[in-house]
Amino acid sequence: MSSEVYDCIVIGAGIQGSCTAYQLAKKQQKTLLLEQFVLPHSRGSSHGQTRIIRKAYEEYFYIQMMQESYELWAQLEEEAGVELYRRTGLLVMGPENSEGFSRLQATMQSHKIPRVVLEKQEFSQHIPNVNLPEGNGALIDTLAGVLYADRALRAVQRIFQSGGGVIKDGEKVIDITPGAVVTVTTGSGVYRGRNLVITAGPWANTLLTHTGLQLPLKVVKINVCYWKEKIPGTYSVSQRFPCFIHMEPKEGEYDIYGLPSNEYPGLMKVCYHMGSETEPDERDKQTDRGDIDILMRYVTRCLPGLVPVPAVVESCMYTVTPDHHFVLDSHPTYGNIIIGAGFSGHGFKFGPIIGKVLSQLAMGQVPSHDLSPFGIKRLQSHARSSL
Ligand SMILES: Cc1cc2nc3c(=O)[nH]c(=O)nc-3n(C[C@H](O)[C@H](O)[C@H](O)COP(=O)(O)OP(=O)(O)OC[C@H]3O[C@@H](n4cnc5c(N)ncnc54)[C@H](O)[C@@H]3O)c2cc1C
Ligand SMILES: O=C(O)[C@@H]1CCCC=N1
Repeated sequence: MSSEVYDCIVIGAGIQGSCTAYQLAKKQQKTLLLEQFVLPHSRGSSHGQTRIIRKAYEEYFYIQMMQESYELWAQLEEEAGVELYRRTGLLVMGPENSEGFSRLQATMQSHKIPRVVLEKQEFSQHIPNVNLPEGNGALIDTLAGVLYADRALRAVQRIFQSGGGVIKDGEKVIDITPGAVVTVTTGSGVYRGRNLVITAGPWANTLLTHTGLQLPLKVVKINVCYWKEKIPGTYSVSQRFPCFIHMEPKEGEYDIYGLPSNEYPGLMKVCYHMGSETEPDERDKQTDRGDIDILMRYVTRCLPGLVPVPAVVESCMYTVTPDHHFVLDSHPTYGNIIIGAGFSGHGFKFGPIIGKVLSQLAMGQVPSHDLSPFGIKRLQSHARSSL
């Protein structure tokens, strides 16, 4: 064991751990970022070329965090000298009388989030090649767009390292011994830190076992589907086609979302916002295609310019909490262990602000955002938590 004691050790170099490590290094904290796989990898939740960024949320606390997150993404772009965000706008559709769509509209209106409400008669003129189902409304979050995810992850890690941070990849953490100085054992070394941040994505509970805590997290495999345009370019970013979210297009089903064709020319990404439960180490043993069936019916109905069979299917994972809100909190027993988990399939856009608040918690500072919606205590009543 080295005699070196880090100010902070961060476990997990996905977007949340990488952004946290970056923020810590920026504040002169001697920081070690540990990652089980050799970087870059496609085994967690942060890989892939694109993610949606938006302020269109039903809950004001997310909108507040996004106000700062947009600023931090812009700073990061500047520091990295690469484009990370492309504004496309986000089309939000949903049953007019549904609770979710009504709440989203009301929140955006009362907080004056830049948006355009599309009336039915003008919908197809603004958004050609999309069939808006009867009884559905539509609006555009005008500042929303695409984040270049892989590029962003690489950029944050690079800046962290150039600011003195240390990344050790290909080092799986196999043990954690809590204490005033936390000891972290990997397959090839033993490290010590005054603080520890666990941002292990789908493996959060595996690591938390070593601290006597289990959270009610469900890990699901997402089939990331790309669909061929019948006429290339119909839904492309260069034709100014927006990202979209269709809230609960069928009662009892989850949202469907899409991004304009861009990363794979001629192919548009359209996904179902839920998947089937999986073990993170055996992701590809999960072969359920129920979500793809739902998507095929949706594409046939609403996106007539796409061939209704996916041309490419990639894999990713969500780590879902019962209320779909994040976990951003200190460990209930060990105050110097900080947890960022359960990003429930919508955490990427918040990466920079999550990095900031987790770094504040790790440094014993008062976080600059109200983290009460993200506390561990709220999960106490759920069967899978052992608190
Ligand atoms: C298909 C898909 C589409 C999405 N779309 C959007 C979107 O449009 N907009 C949006 O904002 N969000 C979106 N998300 C969600 C977002 O990507 C995730 O919330 C985010 O990437 C989670 O990051 P993370 O750092 O928590 O997890 P991860 O990226 O999984 O990182 C955790 C890391 O911890 C490492 N690790 C685990 N255990 C150990 C160990 N024992 N030792 C060392 N390292 C370990 C893992 O290998 C991994 O690299 C999407 C997610 C998916 C899957
Ligand atoms: O977070 C996002 O914006 C996307 C789209 C909606 C569902 C999940 N991820």
